[in-house]
Amino acid sequence: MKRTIFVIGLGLIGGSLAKCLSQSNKNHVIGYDIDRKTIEFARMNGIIHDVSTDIVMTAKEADIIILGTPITETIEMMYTLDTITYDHDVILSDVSSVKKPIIDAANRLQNRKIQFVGGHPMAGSHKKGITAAKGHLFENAIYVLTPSKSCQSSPVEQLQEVLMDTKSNVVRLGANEHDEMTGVISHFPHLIASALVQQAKKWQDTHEFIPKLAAGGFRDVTRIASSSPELWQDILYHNKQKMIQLINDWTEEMTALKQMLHENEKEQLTSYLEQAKDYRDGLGAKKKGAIPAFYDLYVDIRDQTGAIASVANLLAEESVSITNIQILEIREGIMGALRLTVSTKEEQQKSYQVLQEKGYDLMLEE
Ligand SMILES: NC(=O)C1=CN([C@@H]2O[C@H](COP(=O)(O)OP(=O)(O)OC[C@H]3O[C@@H](n4cnc5c(N)ncnc54)[C@H](O)[C@@H]3O)[C@@H](O)[C@H]2O)C=CC1
Ligand SMILES: O=C(O)C(=O)Cc1ccc(O)cc1
Repeated sequence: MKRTIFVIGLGLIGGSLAKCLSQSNKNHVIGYDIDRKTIEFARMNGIIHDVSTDIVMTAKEADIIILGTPITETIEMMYTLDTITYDHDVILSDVSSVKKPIIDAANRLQNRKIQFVGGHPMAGSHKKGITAAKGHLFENAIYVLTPSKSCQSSPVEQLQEVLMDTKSNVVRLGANEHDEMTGVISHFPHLIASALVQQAKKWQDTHEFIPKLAAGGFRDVTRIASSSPELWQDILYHNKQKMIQLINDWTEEMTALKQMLHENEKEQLTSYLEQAKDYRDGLGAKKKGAIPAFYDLYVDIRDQTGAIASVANLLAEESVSITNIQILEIREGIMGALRLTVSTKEEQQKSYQVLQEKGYDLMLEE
């Protein structure tokens, strides 16, 4: 017997999960989204097996319901699903980036048939919507599970079994601990990235050349500022206590740095930068986590018509899928450099080999 999995909210994350789970013949995946175009896209592209026309009826049929909606809508949906009379136990899960408000809501659910296991796949992108969904999005990523207070162990194990198809690494965490850690490594960096962009934007009023000077470093640390503002407002709002605490810590850190500069504490500053470098280097090779796996390859090319197309064609012939391509403007006019991003180490190595054989000057980033 197939398990019926009902995915509500078929955007980047819900769509990616549905796409992955519908590929297994153990699952029958039914989808629902508030947006008609999203449902139509999911149906047309085989991301789901069936469309739900009635949330209550489909929820009653489901063995597992996964909420792929923004956090505020997820909490509302949990209360709606709580009012349904189920004739069998149902596992309810979500994908929200913040877990404490979700688990607080889950602990308030009255329905004894619902077994709530919070979920958070630590992979994503700055894109949104079903058109960006990928069946392999969660491969090698951490997938956090946060069971509610009354949840038994068997539903957690069942969900874990279902998630095996995603090829993610499932870990169990408490909601508070999860929010503290994701606050530090995901949510707060997002605030800082946006603040850095805002700072550059203000300086542009008096220094119009700023965007042209914004080279690799600035682009690297601010990439996530291009994510969906609605999604991130929702995440930051739901983790606001931790954000306020981290802003306070950050302010202290900046004050200490200001002091070092004022007092010309060269050694202290070098040691501060060294410690940061050691820790960053120690994070190791690019494992998939909150930061998705990106493998970069730098290709030196002279500024000439068709140069990008030639490189792209060579890689296309080898079935390498380029996830991002960037011209490094710092070198404009002297020597062009392309930064190509692929999503696997194998593709990175294949690209290196193919382009090297054609005489390109290359550099790999580990
Ligand atoms: N974007 C990312 O990189 C990651 C996001 N998440 C979490 O995943 C959840 C969804 O985020 P994304 O997929 O990025 O957003 P998205 O904007 O791509 O998708 C959200 C989907 O939910 C639908 N929706 C909204 N309200 C609804 C409702 N009341 N009923 C049914 N459908 C509704 C929207 O139409 C949309 O298709 C959020 O809770 C977020 O915290 C988790 C990991 C990574
Ligand atoms: O794009 C990135 O680097 C991310 O950090 C993606 C991401 C966004 C939200 C999450 O809850 C988890 C991962």
